[in-house]
Amino acid sequence: MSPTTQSIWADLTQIRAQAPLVHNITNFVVMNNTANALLALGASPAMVHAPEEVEDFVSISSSLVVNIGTLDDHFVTGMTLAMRRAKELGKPIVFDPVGVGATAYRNQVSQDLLTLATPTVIRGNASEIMALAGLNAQTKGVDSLFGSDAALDAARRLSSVWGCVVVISGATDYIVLGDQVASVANGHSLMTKVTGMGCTATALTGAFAAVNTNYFQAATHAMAVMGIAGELAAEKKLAPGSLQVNFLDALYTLTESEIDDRLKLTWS
Ligand SMILES: Nc1ncnc2c1ncn2[C@@H]1O[C@H](COP(=O)(O)OP(=O)(O)O)[C@@H](O)[C@H]1O
Ligand SMILES: Cc1ncsc1CCOP(=O)(O)O
Ligand SMILES: [Mg+2]
Repeated sequence: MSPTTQSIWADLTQIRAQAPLVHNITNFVVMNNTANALLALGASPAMVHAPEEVEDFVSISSSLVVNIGTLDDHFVTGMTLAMRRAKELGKPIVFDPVGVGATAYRNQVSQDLLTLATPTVIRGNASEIMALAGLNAQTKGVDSLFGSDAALDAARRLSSVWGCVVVISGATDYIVLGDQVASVANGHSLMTKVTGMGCTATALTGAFAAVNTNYFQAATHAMAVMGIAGELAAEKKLAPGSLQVNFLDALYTLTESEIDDRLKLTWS
């Protein structure tokens, strides 16, 4: 079934009603941003990465978000245990390969994690998706050097190798599963001037995957809400500091008619 305003709204209503617990193992830069975004959306975030407790935490959570932004071996141990337990329990895993392609360590850890427990959804920018697919893509640290269109073939390849949903973010977000592709052309370029917007898209995907087992739809819904809230925030004031705050307010107050008026979604 194709994603629509109605299906986005149905998921958002469920998130607001159920406040699913989203377990995040994420980077130090964005912990606060993504926890606040999940709360504003209506979910219940927890940032938990100690190897001693991640397995217990996965078992009480509705989904797991794994983000390699500020990687070290302690994080990797926690990610490994958490992803393995999530797989055993059949809980959705959303993976953000921040900065993959920049270093051999990030490349190796990403491949190890994918092999250990294939995520339900992978979300990255174009450089990250191309690097993860094994292309020798250039990357500029955590930012992309390519537009999202450039990574479409890589996303198709990743999706077919791992059998999961792959999201490429950018001016247009692409959501790929096998030969299905949705595109969301919402958002605002100012969003690239606030750290953690991609990580936030990944975290929101964790909330949507917690309430919708059609993960292609769930990921598409998350990217649409992300882009529309970004547009609404940018219209209040065109400056990064304000955008960060206004984005949270837009998520919290988002209505069905705002979605309907703004949604730029195609699906094939
Ligand atoms: N040039 C752009 N124009 C409009 N929206 C954008 C643009 N770049 C990013 N966005 C928005 O910001 C979100 C985060 O994407 P992105 O910046 O690609 O992530 P990352 O921070 O991981 O590189 C996207 O899903 C989209 O909503
Ligand atoms: C700046 C930075 N450095 C390591 S992780 C991180 C945050 C990256 O966040 P995003 O990929 O969402 O821009
Ligand atoms: Mg990123």
